[in-house]
Amino acid sequence: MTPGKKLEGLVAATVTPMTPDGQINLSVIRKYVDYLVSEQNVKNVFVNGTTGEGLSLNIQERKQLAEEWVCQGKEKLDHVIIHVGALSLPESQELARHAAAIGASGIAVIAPFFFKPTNKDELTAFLQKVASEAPAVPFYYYHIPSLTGVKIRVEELLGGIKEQIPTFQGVKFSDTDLLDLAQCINKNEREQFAFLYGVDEQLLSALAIGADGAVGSTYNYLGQKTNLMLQAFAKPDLALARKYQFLTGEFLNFVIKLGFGVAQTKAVITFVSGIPMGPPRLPLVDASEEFIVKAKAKLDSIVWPDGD
Ligand SMILES: CC(=O)N[C@H](C=O)[C@@H](O)[C@H](O)[C@H](O)CO
Ligand SMILES: CC(=O)C(=O)O
Repeated sequence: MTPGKKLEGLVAATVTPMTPDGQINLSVIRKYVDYLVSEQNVKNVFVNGTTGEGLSLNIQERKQLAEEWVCQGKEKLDHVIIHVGALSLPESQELARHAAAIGASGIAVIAPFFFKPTNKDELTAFLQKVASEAPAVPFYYYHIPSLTGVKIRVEELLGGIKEQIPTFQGVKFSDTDLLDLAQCINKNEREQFAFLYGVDEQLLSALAIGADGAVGSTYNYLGQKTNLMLQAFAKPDLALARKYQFLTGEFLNFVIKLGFGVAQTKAVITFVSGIPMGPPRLPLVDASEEFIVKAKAKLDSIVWPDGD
């Protein structure tokens, strides 16, 4: 891993590989790392988040996964970010201490979502209590209001955040409110925070407004194509960048209509990578055979600008 390097570019939100009987399957993580680096050109991972079913795992499993990713990623990945959010503050603190002890390159926390913080101060207090357990580890707030129901605007949260949380380093912004994102970027230029966008379907719009990169589930299998979109955007060749966004969007639009979530993401990564990611954990249920056949046919049918 590369300490101190600003988080930018693509970050794969990893799935948690499971055996057919529902145990976490650490044995394929080494292959998973190699696949991301060599096939997708993705060198950052976000572990135990939404896509990783982090909130459906127990503390022991979360620690084992974090350790395996840090260990396997040591020579090969730039950043291994561990999501340590939990409903219980002491559990979240324990995971933060653990992530620090094993040498994770960053930690991230979602807002607690059963008893919810109702304003910026309550949310900041919770985040601060977790972040301070890992005082040398970059801290990221994970904003995903569609799942947490916590709609406190990030622009508001960031006001004065560095004084409360000295390790604060950025936001994983998984929301479609680009006005909020734009104001965050506009107001925090000096702070050098990293803004990573989390709605893969519309990453290009977020890049236009100044996002530094993206964290998402689709970079597990569309990472290489999305990297070409980032390159086109940087050039800039907007027509080409749009073409990539339209095509990744065409796939996502198709699967979203069929019903698309973590179970389906596991199935897609399995057929693209050849690494068995296994079933999801209840309450999620496995993707249907019909979904897999249709999704694969759709992905195979796309003609990319690079001729692939
Ligand atoms: C709700 C959710 O899981 N969002 C992911 C990350 O934030 C995204 O990567 C989506 O999976 C992706 O944009 C496809 O809809
Ligand atoms: C999608 C995402 O970033 C997560 O799985 O947490």
